[in-house]
Amino acid sequence: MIEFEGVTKQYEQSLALDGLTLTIPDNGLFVLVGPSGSGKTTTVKMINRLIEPTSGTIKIDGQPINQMDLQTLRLNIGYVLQNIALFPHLTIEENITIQLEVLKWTKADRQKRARELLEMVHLDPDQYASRYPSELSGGQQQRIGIIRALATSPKVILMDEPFSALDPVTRTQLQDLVLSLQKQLHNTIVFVTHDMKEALRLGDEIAVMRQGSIQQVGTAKAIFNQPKNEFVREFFDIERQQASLTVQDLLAADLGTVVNNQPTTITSSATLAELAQQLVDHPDGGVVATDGQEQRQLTMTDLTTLIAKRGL
Ligand SMILES: Nc1ncnc2c1ncn2[C@@H]1O[C@H](COP(=O)(O)OP(=O)(O)OP(=O)(O)O)[C@@H](O)[C@H]1O
Repeated sequence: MIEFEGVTKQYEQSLALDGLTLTIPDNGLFVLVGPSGSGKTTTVKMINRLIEPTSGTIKIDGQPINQMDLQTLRLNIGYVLQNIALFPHLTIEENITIQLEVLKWTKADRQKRARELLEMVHLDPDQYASRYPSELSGGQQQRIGIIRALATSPKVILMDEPFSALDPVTRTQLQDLVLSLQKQLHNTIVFVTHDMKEALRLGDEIAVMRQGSIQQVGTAKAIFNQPKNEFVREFFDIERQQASLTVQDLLAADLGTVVNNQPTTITSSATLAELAQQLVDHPDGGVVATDGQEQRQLTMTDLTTLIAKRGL
């Protein structure tokens, strides 16, 4: 069990955490979700002491972590980041087993463990163990990032926006993988995301954060059905957020193909529902919008890309 008791983090300019009190139970997937700057990364980095609190206490299994040996603490906590940061000059096997080398495992044992871990994420060891990171796709590299964090069988794994740079299909596959690994290994995963759909899909329990404090903690069902306040209700109101997007959002995201001298057929203030209707009416792709500077031809793929990008 990980406990935050009245934890505050004051930076020179901003209060990142404001008296955070939170209990993360063992054996489950605990999601921290909230908008940018709400304090999610600060919270998660305090668990492995990459950031120290200004005040308050953090305990693991009842023991304050600032009294633990730092190396032991970190060896017991896996850490997966958005930018996996695999070492480019080391093979996949060497990347996976780097901590085991620190722990003085023999080469044979390290090789055996690397094979086991690669199989766990459905990558054939004979094919992948000796490759270099640049010879893997983004999704495969992130699988390596995950098993590198699992190598020492830590009880706690921290995952900070691990999939936000991946395309929607790969992202879903890796979410499934994390769910099945957690069920298999019975560890505690603390998962940070700003994407409410990812939070609802993964979290056994979800903590919603805003401006350095917790707004609500509960199961996906409880948060979705009984939001504690207006902020939580709006944050999870996917339909309304989709409805508030316009063609201008699509143009601002640089979607569509630049065209010249074509009649503009949709205004930039049109909703995505209006755009979808026009796309259906003009299957030849004749929907053109302008932001006042350049013209862009829009397709259904542009529309779905925007929705996926916003995590809606
Ligand atoms: N090293 C730092 N120095 C000063 N302020 C910081 C520092 N790190 C974070 N902050 C501030 O603390 C607040 C919380 O940041 P944090 O990175 O924890 O938020 P977050 O919810 O993880 O955001 P994001 O989803 O954008 O990563 C923000 O206002 C941020 O600007």
